[in-house]
Amino acid sequence: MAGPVFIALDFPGAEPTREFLNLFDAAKLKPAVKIGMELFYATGPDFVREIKAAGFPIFLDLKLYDIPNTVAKAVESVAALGVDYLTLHAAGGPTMLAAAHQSAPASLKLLAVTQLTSFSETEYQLVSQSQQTLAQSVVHLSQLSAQAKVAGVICSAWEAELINQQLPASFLKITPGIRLTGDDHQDQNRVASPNQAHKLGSNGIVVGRSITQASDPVAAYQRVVKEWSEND
Ligand SMILES: O=C(O)c1cc(=O)[nH]c(=O)n1[C@@H]1O[C@H](COP(=O)(O)O)[C@@H](O)[C@H]1O
Repeated sequence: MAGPVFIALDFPGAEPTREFLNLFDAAKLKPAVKIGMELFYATGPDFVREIKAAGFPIFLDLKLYDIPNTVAKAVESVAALGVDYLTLHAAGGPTMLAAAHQSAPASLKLLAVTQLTSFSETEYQLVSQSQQTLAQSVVHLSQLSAQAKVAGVICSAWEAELINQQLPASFLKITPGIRLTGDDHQDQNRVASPNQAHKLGSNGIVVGRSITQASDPVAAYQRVVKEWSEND
């Protein structure tokens, strides 16, 4: 069954976010939402509580990356907000991932970012100077994340199938870089449509600008959900 469609609330502050979410209230919809760095740094924890109290499932995308003790304590602080998902970087390593897992209550799913969907193979090689391909790195980081018992990873849809060959399908593969047919890729490189992501084995998708910048965001969201779930 198709998992959640998270709308990335990449807005500069509380007011445009409330206006956007009011459109969904008017349509009696409570989509899962992602609060990332732009909105969180502008509004802070109280706004996360406000959105949570309004009934939206929340994915807090803070991409934690620090020493294990600091990340473990940050996870405790985030857990107190009652959010449902939280990101951290898989590159923080097994000790950091395990420390985060130990601090997280069962209600908080940790998602480890593997290689950003904005990365191309060329840019990945420039940064890593690795013998591995980008896809191999994503699979490797997914294996480390699974060993540390985090709930899943953030990857592009194009790696989801490879991860499923190595790990149980229940290990979450949440995929940004989603574009509806005809939309610009903008700064994303490894993009897929909602339908492709589903066929490739993603357990959930993250969609920002294809919905937030659409002339009718509710209709765009409904189109994404339809494409994402039509092979169920
Ligand atoms: O962790 C993320 O959510 C994330 C990881 C990644 O590899 N790529 C990626 O695009 N994202 C986020 O997913 C959203 C994608 O937004 P759009 O490109 O506008 O759909 C943004 O909020 C990004 O911060």
